[in-house]
Amino acid sequence: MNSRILIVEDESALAQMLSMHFEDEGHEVFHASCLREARELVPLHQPDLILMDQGLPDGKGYDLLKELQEHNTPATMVMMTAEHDLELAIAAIKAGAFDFVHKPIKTDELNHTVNRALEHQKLARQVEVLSSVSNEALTEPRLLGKSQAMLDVSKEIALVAGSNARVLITGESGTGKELVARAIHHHSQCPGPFMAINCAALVDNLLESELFGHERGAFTGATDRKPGKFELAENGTLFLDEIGEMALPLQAKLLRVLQEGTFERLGGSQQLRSNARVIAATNRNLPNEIDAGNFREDLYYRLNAMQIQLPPLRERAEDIPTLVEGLLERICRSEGKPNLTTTPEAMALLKHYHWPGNIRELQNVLTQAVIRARSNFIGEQELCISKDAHYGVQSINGFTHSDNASTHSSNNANEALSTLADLEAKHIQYVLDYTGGHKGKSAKILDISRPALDRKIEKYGLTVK
Ligand SMILES: Nc1ncnc2c1ncn2[C@@H]1O[C@H](COP(=O)(O)OP(=O)(O)OP(=O)(O)O)[C@@H](O)[C@H]1O
Repeated sequence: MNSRILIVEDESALAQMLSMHFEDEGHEVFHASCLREARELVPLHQPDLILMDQGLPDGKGYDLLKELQEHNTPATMVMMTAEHDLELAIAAIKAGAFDFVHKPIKTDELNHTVNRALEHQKLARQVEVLSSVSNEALTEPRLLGKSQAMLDVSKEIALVAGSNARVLITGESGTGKELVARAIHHHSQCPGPFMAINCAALVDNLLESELFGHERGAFTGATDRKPGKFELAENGTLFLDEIGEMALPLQAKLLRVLQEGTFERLGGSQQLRSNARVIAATNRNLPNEIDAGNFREDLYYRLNAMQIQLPPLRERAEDIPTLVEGLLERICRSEGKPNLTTTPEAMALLKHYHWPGNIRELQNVLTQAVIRARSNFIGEQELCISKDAHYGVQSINGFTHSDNASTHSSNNANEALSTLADLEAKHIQYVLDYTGGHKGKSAKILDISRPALDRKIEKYGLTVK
């Protein structure tokens, strides 16, 4: 694969010879004849490799090396040093140079060093991508279910995995939209990574920077250049969860990438291209959001080339035994416990509960049950479903809640006379439990911002499952 190489050399004959040599090798070559030019060209062309002379008209190559290292410039650097200057060669390696080549330059030595440096660069890039892929992606959970609805979903996954079309996955929170997106990516066998981003979890400008990346100094605190998910998901899949929460200005920017395949990093002017396949998900009714002026119609049609709709768990109760079995196996393994099974009474309870938080809620209930269990069986008493929740809300955002108790009708005088702060803490904890610890969803229900929710969680010492 050809790379971008920057040669920082003031001797024009040598610079020309090196440029021709690397161009012949199929690389893209840029040339700077002094430090000032190099400082301009690095952010502009983002070279993979910088081949740098020491003595330049406006300073030392070694100083630029240190400067670029301090700013975490991702390029690999090779110094060109005079044969006798071993001290400098050692100092350069200590300061982060990959290697050095002695002048006068011998082609064999140069090729050997540059090829190793480029290989190193490629590996460093792969590590960067892998470290941004969550652990969950590496231990991919399997999609479980035997109902006709899930068989239909499996067929649709197989169908869309074979194409490169964009997919919109719809369904209530916790129905497995991200898992389906991962399954599409897995079966599509595209060589790049799967990158996920939750559009509800970040404030607008942070989301923009996560998606498109930013240049150093693009905003306060942007001390380094950072690639965005569109770059990191090269040849792979970018999963945009909760797309319905994206602000309109950002929707316009997203539309441009989907239409033209190009974007710029925040604070940058260089046009970058993205070939990442976009899969989006939402638990909102996007046509209604379009009518309400909250979502761009053109973006909806761009995202919705294919649609997969996930049914809520309560509409496929026949999947519950399979899910319970599979999830218990996974949870017991991760908790280091022997395989547990449910009693028939516990299974009946699980089958009849209406699961407003869908499979995420089922998973949370089973995890708690596994932790509580003192035998090889999980009974009704281990199942902490809201039947016995003490803080009651009849309906949250249209979901009906089965709990009949209410704080204000409580017989417990202390509870009825609790402080506003106590009530606030309890209510936030209740909403966090209700959403299965989903902070974006909780903040929405509570009608507060995500940072405000974080502050309150810390203030009251609340638990996020
Ligand atoms: N069919 C399934 N089989 C096994 N596990 C599942 C299934 N569906 C969902 N899960 C598990 O339930 C949890 C929630 O799933 P996921 O995050 O994919 O839901 P979601 O619809 O994307 O939720 P949200 O809208 O809140 O982001 C995950 O841990 C996932 O592994």
